[in-house]
Amino acid sequence: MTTLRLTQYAGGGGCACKIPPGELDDLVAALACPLSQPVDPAAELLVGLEGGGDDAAVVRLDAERALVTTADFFTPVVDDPYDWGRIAAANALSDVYAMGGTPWAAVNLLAWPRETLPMDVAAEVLRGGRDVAHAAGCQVSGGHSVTDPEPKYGMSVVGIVHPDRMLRLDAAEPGRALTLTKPLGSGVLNARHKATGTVFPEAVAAMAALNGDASRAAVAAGIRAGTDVTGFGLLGHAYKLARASGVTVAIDASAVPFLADARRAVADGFVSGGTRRNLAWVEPHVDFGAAPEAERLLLADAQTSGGLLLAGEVPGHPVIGEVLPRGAAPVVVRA
Ligand SMILES: Nc1ncnc2c1ncn2[C@@H]1O[C@H](COP(=O)(O)OP(=O)(O)OP(=O)(O)O)[C@@H](O)[C@H]1O
Ligand SMILES: [Mg+2]
Repeated sequence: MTTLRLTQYAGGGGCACKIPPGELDDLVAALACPLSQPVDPAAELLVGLEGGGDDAAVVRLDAERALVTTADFFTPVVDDPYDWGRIAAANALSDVYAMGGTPWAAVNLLAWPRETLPMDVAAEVLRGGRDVAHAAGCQVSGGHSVTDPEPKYGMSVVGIVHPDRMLRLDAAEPGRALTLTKPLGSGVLNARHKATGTVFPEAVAAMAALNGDASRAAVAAGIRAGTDVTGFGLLGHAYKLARASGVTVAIDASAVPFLADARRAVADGFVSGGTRRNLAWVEPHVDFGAAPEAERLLLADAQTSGGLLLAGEVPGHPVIGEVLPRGAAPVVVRA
């Protein structure tokens, strides 16, 4: 089982296989339903697709509780099936945390090439997902499985959030510090892993880590705006936050934490197509100053199961910039 290279069964890997941000914007814009026109008056939509959507949809249950719903699945990001399962589950649960919510129950989403990959490898993937969901206090109550030439795994997750204590994309206020709760670089290290088989344990640990503690700390600190940094990279998600909130997000490049070996991976050319598409999409909205190409690519690197980007300070996590009134560019990178 350990000699199987799961990443070789997929074109892209992890969150780098997402549909590019500009194309996704266009796709979902047509679906958006104004919050003022609920499909059912009983189901008050607090967060939907308006303005390009948020990390998850939120529907009110009552004055103190709202339902958070999200789904995420992707191709193998690492060769080890148990680790892939853990990473995919942490990533799926993350969108509930990115709304300030608590995951409640999840169902598995599995696509498997049963002709070419043994089912006991799939069982390892699911075991990894279950273990991480249980660590989050979340039930895995079922799922859905289909055959597919490319393996894919993830979860649909339901969570609960207090309607007045959400972490929204459109609530960032000027004057707030900007915090990032996981180091960047998983995209370039995953690209190197896919190409060479080299395992980066620090990257695996970061991707499999839950964003639960950071989310609870942020909500407790009074923070009400944030998102998770995934396939569109730090710059892409910072731009979405700036766009939705009508602010400028300033990033101090020297304060941004990186996984060990990430800079070397970029220098050695391990950059995914997703990262290059991210940079091309976000470039017109970013004032890069004198930042060199390698720095731009690192800041746009397509993350898998990245950390939370929060408009406010969270003890124990680095401040990487600040929220400013909207200036000439929605995102500014400072040296
Ligand atoms: N096929 C789709 N139909 C309807 N809405 C979609 C579809 N795909 C994406 N969306 C919506 O588009 C918005 C952005 O999606 P995206 O997947 O980038 O967010 P995300 O779930 O936070 O990403 P990540 O899981 O990488 O953190 C979300 O509001 C999401 O619900
Ligand atoms: Mg998200």
